[in-house]
Amino acid sequence: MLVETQEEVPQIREPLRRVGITNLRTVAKINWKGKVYTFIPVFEVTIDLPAEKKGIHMSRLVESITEAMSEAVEEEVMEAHSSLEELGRAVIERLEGKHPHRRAEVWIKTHLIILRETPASKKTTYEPYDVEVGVIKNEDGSFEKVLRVKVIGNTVCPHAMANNNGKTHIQRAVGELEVRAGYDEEIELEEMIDVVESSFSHPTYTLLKTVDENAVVQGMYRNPKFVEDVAREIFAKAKERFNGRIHVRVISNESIHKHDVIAETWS
Ligand SMILES: Nc1nc2c(ncn2[C@@H]2O[C@H](COP(=O)(O)OP(=O)(O)OP(=O)(O)O)[C@@H](O)[C@H]2O)c(=O)[nH]1
Ligand SMILES: [Fe+2]
Repeated sequence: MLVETQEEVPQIREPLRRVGITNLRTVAKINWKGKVYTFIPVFEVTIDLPAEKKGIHMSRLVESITEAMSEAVEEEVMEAHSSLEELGRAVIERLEGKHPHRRAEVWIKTHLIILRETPASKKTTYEPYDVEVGVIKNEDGSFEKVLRVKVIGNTVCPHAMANNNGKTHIQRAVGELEVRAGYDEEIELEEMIDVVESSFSHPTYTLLKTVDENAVVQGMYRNPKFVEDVAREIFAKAKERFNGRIHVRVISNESIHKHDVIAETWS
């Protein structure tokens, strides 16, 4: 007979807001706009724990993930979840019947590989973006979601350019955009990526033939930006397009310092 230690009363009766599993890697299939993609996401799943319970039944959170996965793998894959947030919600719905809780969160971190064209030779290039989707079931039973994208672009410094006859320092920069909204809001990770990528001096590419490299260099010199300019542009575009709480953070890996510069804002 197994002892259910988790059901005992703990010495310190403190409720805990988030208890669960994190850094869990697995495989997921998503039917994204009619095409099935296989992801290797990292999951974090948490529930709240009342003061009078010693622990949660951890394995039930893992079962909720594996069963939500099998929904997609066993049945016709086209029935796979049509978005990461839908997969997150399916995990919470599985958890409903498995483990009592009042509040639950599922966070899915993965990479999106988007097919792009190089700027001049128009060759196909596969561009990686870090994305994270959080699905939160609140105590009142309402669902909200948090979508995050991280994009690598570049910045050309307008200040050095103005003071050195057009010569300047150039660096890679990382733009992060987070939108926090009601679960049913239509928000596409791809569109969030485009908002960030179009706000740098120029996008970066995995594949660049010489003609493409020339196009990137000329394009970015035409578009010098401070880290502040990039953050403002992402924020303005995101406020216009997405109905949710916006958080923007841009870090430029300065080529003239041993440190980086940052610009951040939120609604
Ligand atoms: N609450 C809690 N569980 C832990 C901790 N460390 C390990 N465990 C987990 O304890 C789990 C086993 O307990 P349960 O999940 O309740 O498994 P079970 O009782 O066989 O399954 P159920 O019948 O569904 O409760 C393992 O999956 C361990 O990962 C911890 O610090 N806190
Ligand atoms: Fe248990």
